[in-house]
Amino acid sequence: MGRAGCTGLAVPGSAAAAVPAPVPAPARLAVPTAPLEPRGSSSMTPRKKLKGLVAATITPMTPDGKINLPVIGQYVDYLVNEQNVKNVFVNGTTGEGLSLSIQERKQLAEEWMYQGKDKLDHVIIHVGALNLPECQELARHAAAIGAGGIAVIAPFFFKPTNKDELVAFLQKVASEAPEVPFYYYHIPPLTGVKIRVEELLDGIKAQIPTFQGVKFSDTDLLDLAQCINKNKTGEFEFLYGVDEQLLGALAVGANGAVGSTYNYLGRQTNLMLQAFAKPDFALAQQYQFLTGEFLNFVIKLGFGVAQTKAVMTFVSGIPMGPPRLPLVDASRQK
Ligand SMILES: CC(=O)N[C@@H]([C@@H](O)[C@H](O)[C@H](O)CO)[C@@H](O)CC(=O)C(=O)O
Repeated sequence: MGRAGCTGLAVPGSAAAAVPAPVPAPARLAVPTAPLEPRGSSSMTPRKKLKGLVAATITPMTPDGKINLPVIGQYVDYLVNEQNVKNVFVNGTTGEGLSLSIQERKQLAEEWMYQGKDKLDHVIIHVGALNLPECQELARHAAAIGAGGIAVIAPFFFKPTNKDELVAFLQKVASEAPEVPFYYYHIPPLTGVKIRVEELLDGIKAQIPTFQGVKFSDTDLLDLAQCINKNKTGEFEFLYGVDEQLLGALAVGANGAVGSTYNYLGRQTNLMLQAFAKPDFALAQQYQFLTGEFLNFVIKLGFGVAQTKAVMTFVSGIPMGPPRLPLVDASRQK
């Protein structure tokens, strides 16, 4: 699939009240004549193992609530150059993936792939939805544009009640993208699906040959530790998703992390990863405490995706715009 599927959307207007004036969107880059290379093409370099930080990307929106594709090039450069973060997780929680239309999700996926080409190491596209056909359509699309991985959340209206039901659902999605590494996106605080991941791992490769790992957004470090203990050969990746306690997850063996704060605290969190690897645990703790102090402060004020958009606009100068209802613009809250 080429870039032809993307429509050029409006250049952003003014950012919301309490944030600085937006940086103008860069001039639209030329549409390439050749399509993006599909996975498995002969010129592909071998997959680098995914480790370190992954930014859970924000979906930039215009003041009138449309997705704002023209700022994504600038966003990629900001992550790479200012935050030293070269992996992204697109259309997840922070990206309001479940609040976007299928068409918007495809446009965003295409734009991240296009702008990230030769700059980002891994682009993982979240393709989860409440119904199987939409997940499958998004999985096929992600495969066609050459995504480095796909991830799927558990459906959370009609929920799987046990491991077999969950794996059956995931398998039907993964099989639509048979060459793309597959991640289960475990986020029980939002889905209410609390099936333990260590249980899910049993026999998973037989059912999902592309199974690559888990984006683990839960505070249950016992479950995470048991997963890692089971993963003796190191074939799977465990990416932790509760930024304020990443150090605990590293201690039990997490390979890396996916989170919202790596958009603007990536550089600092990378220093924590370096201190941990050295190892200088006292220094690593100091970095974790700093993130904790910040998050503890903002969580008390009510922290979520809307606030992440406002903070990122403020820190990066890139206009992230308002969130989509039912979330409300944090920069306008009294
Ligand atoms: C519930 C939630 O939004 N969790 C965030 C965290 O990064 C979270 O913002 C951070 O730990 C602050 O609490 C991520 O796990 C979400 C994420 O990675 C995503 O956007 O897909």
